[in-house]
Parts: sequence; structure tokens; C-alpha cells
Amino acid sequence: MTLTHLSEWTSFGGTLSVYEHESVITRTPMTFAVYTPKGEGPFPVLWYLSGLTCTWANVMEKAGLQRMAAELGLMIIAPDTSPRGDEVPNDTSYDLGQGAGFYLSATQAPWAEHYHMDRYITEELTQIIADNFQSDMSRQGITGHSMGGHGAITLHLKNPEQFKSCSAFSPITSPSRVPWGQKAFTAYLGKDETIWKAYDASALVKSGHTSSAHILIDTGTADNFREEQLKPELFVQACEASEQKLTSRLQDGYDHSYYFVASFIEDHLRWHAEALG
Ligand SMILES: N[C@@H](CCC(=O)N[C@@H](CS)C(=O)NCC(=O)O)C(=O)O
Repeated sequence: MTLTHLSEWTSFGGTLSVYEHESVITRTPMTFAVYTPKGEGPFPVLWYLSGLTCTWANVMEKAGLQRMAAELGLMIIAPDTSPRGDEVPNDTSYDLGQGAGFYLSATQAPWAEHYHMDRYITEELTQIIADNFQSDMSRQGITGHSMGGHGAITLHLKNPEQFKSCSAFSPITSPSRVPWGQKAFTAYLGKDETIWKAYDASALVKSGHTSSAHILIDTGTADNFREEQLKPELFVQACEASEQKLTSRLQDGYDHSYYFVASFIEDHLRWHAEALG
């Protein structure tokens, strides 16, 4: 496996690097970013999964997380949100296809050939990070925004030994019950809704997929997707019923944008740094 180094910047004494490689799992070139703080390492690792329409760049350019990552000594990994390329199936809408991989393994044509973002992250990219960076893979946490919040919670609940800490910004908490998720799951997984439950954070918790972690969620009260697509209250109810430790906060006046993410990224990075020790 060859890693092609595309870009590098110094930021808060650390290094932000962008790489491309040929993925065995998505069967496409994949791009990802790594922020490595200054110093010797190995560093605990925080994965950041982005939302609809995003690449690695949105969080690295807009969240301002490098300052806190440098201070806390956290390595940040930002994968892309889907496979991409002329050969990769796409859709004209922003919430399906390229930029909208939903962190699952598609089973339906034409998506099944390339769309396997969950396994890409938990298997292939994890191995790449372990083999090529000053990472302490015994201390990994995961966070994300919106579709990436759904990805962070579901990947944590299904892999609690790998991702020991978990948080999310404005996550889609029950994709099976909201239009973004219903559209994507029908396309990627087919019409059998019982299969969807494996990718639904609230359904997972309800069915006993809890973890010993204390999950942190922030959602803005002025988020125009909150009532129709995010529904944080569904995850709160599921966690209460299953005794999953959760702090779910509604942040007054904040919307769905990176102005919101940037406002609370310090809290989340500190949450992970403390949990990972
Ligand atoms: N208004 C967006 C909807 C998608 C959206 O809001 N994406 C969020 C994640 S779900 C995002 O982070 N967008 C990129 C950004 O704000 O930098 C569009 O139509 O493209």
C-alpha cells in the first residue's frame, strides 16, 4: 500500500497532512487528513467523521480544532465522507452518493461495489494509521457532525473496544425514522427496515448495544435540521431506557454550521482527552 502525501501545513506547532491511497475496500482512491501534534508520541487518536457534502477539509479549515489538539496532545484523523470519482455511482441530490456515504456497507446496486465507509474506517484506514503514524491505537475516540455524528455513535457502539470515547455534534440519532436516513438506507441497504437497525444509533442502544463510555452530544436550538432530521430526543429516550451514559445538551441559539462546531470543539476535545487518559 502506497500513501501519497498531497499537502502539509504547520499549525499550532503540529503538522496537518493530507494523503491519498488506493483503497482495497472502496476500490477507489481515498483521501484523508491527519493532524499530528508537536512532540514524540505516540498520541491518542480522535477520529472526526464529517457530514453531508463534506471532505476532510471542512473540519480542518472551519472548526479551529488544531489549537486544542496541540495543547492536549491529540492526533486527529479526518476521513472523507464517501468514495469519489467518475466511476463511482452518484446522485444529483446532496444527500445521496458522493459526499453522503453514511458510514455503512451498501448491499444494493449500484452502490455496493464502492460504498463501504464503515469498514473502510474501522479496518483499512485504522491499519494505515497504526502502521504509518505516531498513534497510540489503544487510546482511540470518535466524534463527528450530523451524518458524521450518526457515524461516530454507531461505529462506537459497534466497536467499543476500538473507539473508547464518543461524542457528536448535531448527530442524526435515528436515521431509520427521518427523511435523510430513510432515503439513504433505502438506496444503500434496500427496503427491509430490519436491516437498517444495525446502522441506527437509537435502535442499537435499545437492542442492547450499549457501551461503558459516557457519550456527549451537542445540538443547537436554532439548527433547522433538528426537528425533522436529527431528533436528539430519540437518542436520549433510548439511552435512558437502556442505561447508556449520555450527556445531551441543547445549545441556545446555535445552528447546524461550523460556527456551532467551532464553539464547542474545545469541550469535545477535552471530553475525549480526559476519557482516553
Ligand atoms: N445546506 C447544505 C446541507 C448539507 C449540510 O448542511 N451539510 C453540513 C453537514 S450535514 C456541513 O457540514 N456542510 C459543510 C460546511 O458547513 O462546511 C447543502 O445543501 O449543501
